[in-house]
Amino acid sequence: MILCIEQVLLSNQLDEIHRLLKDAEFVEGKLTAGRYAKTVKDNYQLKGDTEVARKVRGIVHNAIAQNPLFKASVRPQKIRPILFNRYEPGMSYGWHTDNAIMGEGELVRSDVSLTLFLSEPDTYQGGELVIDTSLGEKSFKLPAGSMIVYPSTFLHQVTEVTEGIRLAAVTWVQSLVRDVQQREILFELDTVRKSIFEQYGKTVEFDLLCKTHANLLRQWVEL
Ligand SMILES: O=C(O)CCC(=O)C(=O)O
Ligand SMILES: [Fe+2]
Repeated sequence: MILCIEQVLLSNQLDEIHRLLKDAEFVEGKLTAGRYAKTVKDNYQLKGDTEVARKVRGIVHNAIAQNPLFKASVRPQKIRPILFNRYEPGMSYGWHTDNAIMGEGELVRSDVSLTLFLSEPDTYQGGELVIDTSLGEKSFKLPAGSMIVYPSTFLHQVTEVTEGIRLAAVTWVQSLVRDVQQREILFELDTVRKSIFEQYGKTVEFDLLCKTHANLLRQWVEL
């Protein structure tokens, strides 16, 4: 299940983030890549241990964590600290898979990867996120403030930026439900029951759907 979620950040939050990132210190992106991904990762990453970094991480983390569509589709258990990528002309991130296990102290299994686009698509050339899905390669370049959420199991790349600057926030999530198909079933049941409730109220059918949803969640959840 690949999901594009619009307007995760509002324009005033985007303005604030761009203001904070304008003079912030960026370091080599290779510092946070796995052994093999390092060889194809060519971008900059916001230096993590500064006041500015903590502030922008907070804004983006809260916006993602509170997004209703993200919560319903991903069922987040742990969210890794947000990273901020900057690609300048000539930079790209070649084909790679994200590490399965992340973190030092508290380990996180990456079930879901996400990119929250921070630059408007017409301000840079190239810089598409390309995902090698079971239906072939799919390319994504979303409006600033929109986010793509995809299973971490896919190979993916960011194509070379040839003009302008591509800023994006990325992170990884361990889900309460490890299996992507189970997550999709729960998400769709939840969507249907919400719509039934809105149209018909708390009917017998709605109660049965709630029961099925809760019982499947009980079977599949990992705490
Ligand atoms: O910048 C992006 O859209 C994705 C970056 C990426 O794949 C990664 O940081 O692992
Ligand atoms: Fe990646």
